[in-house]
Amino acid sequence: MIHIDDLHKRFVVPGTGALKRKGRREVQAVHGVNLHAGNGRITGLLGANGAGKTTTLRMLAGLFPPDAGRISVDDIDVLQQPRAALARMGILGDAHGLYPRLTARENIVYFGRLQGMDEDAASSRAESLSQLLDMKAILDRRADGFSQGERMKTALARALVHDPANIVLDEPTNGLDVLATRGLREALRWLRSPEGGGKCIVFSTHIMQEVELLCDEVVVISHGKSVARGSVPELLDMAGATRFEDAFVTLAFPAQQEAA
Ligand SMILES: Nc1ncnc2c1ncn2[C@@H]1O[C@H](COP(=O)(O)OP(=O)(O)OP(=O)(O)O)[C@@H](O)[C@H]1O
Repeated sequence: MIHIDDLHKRFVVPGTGALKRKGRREVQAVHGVNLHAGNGRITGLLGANGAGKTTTLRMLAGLFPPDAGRISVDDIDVLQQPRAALARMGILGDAHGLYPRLTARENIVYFGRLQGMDEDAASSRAESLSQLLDMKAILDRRADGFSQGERMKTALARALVHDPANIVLDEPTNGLDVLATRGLREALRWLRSPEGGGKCIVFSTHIMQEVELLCDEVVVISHGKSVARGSVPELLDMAGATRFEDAFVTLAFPAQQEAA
């Protein structure tokens, strides 16, 4: 269960000159994001390029603190107890950062050891994850030279090695072909199901189809702010649209819609 309340983050982009003041700019990346993601549900954070999705998920992952707002994971405050909150999450970020000299299996087991698992438990988990993610063929290959899809699977298996109750993915289908995308979707559906552990899954995307095919609940984010939430049918209703793409544009960019 993940709760994000009224999150804000501003970046200062330094300018030029000795004091870096010339052309210094402030970017309000996130200003008012709310997201409540339940267990056994897939919640999508849907927004256009630059909407603030990655910034929101990076704060959820404890990579930097928000200027204001609150984030909790299973009622554990990410700011106050970052280690305890992180232990309850499996995070697939935008950079997969595998160790190229290690095999996929070694990458997964090593991460399990860092999470406090013993060698046997981490190894048997690597085996079962390799079945779930259909990665038997690459399990004992060095990560050096992996394709985008192979890197994603290995990074996802690594993120899931400690069997976290919450799974957070930043644009997970980026660069994946149709089969890899379908495989990932199936894995996420299984992880959401009671047999798969009834996980709380949050993923960001700008792809309408992903949301329509996967999400129980969608949070639409626009210019750093969450502007609508609901299931796909609820959002269609809210926007008075029959196509989800139209609903998204109406909800995320109302001024543009009026002008059209
Ligand atoms: N470290 C940073 N310094 C300055 N500006 C930043 C930084 N990180 C993000 N931003 C800005 O914050 C805004 C939101 O960026 P973010 O990466 O969160 O959007 P996004 O929704 O993930 O976009 P995309 O789908 O294109 O990845 C953008 O205007 C971006 O340029």
